[in-house]
Amino acid sequence: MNLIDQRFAELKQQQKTALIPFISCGDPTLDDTIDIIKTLEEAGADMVELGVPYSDPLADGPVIQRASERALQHAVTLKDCIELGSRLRQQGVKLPLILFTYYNPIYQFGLHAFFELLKQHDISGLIVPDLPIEEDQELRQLAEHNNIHLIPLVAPTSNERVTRITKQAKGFVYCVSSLGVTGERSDFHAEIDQFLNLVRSASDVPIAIGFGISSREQVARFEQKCDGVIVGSAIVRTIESNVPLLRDPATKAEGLANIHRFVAELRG
Ligand SMILES: O=P(O)(O)OC[C@@H](O)[C@@H](O)c1c[nH]c2ccccc12
Repeated sequence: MNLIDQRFAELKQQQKTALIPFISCGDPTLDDTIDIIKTLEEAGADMVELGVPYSDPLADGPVIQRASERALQHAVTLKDCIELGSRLRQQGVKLPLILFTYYNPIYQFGLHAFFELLKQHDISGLIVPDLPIEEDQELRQLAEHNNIHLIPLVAPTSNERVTRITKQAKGFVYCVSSLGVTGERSDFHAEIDQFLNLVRSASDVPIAIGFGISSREQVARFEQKCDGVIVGSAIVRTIESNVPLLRDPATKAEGLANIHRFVAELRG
């Protein structure tokens, strides 16, 4: 069984919603990423999106772009990000791991080699935000063949495509709360609740919401309606403000404790 399904099944029994942080791998260094993910797990995260830093990230807001830039200063590669999987397992991290990458790095790497590596390093899920359903057949087939869940994104503007996208979903459906780029915000799409109802009725797998969620109140609002809540920029910004502490061995523990506090608060 795929670890993502297993975790959602456990959470359902406990009547809990998954908290799914997104982080940029290698921000500020790959070693820090390992310590940060251990911290996320301890603070109550249920799975994690491993963002692959990319130089041309169309849908990323400023916070995630800056994180990518910090990581790319020491040339973090797609391979480094995937290999984090085994390094995390060696450290005892049990969280299901979801790789988040734009399509071009996968294409450059070669699809078959890419899936081999994902399997080798215990990655359970994959999100490719710039690959539309009309063009994802090859990737989808390889993912299914390797028991890696290709998690689709649906937006309030997907309209008649919602059913088609949702029907094919594996792992969970990623519902985008609002339009534009990632980043914290105070308002969501006006018809967000109707949209979530629509996805819920069309979906056989859990549904999760992300984009702009940054506070305990917002997480709580969506816990009522969704099986998972994704938080990216708010956590990445917390990491950013602790970079000076993380960089100094004497204060690293304090930086990690600050990240722990924020994530535990989101978990509630
Ligand atoms: O940062 P936010 O607003 O919390 O949104 C989630 C998010 O960071 C992550 O899932 C993500 C990062 N880049 C993206 C691009 C498209 C869709 C989603 C994403």
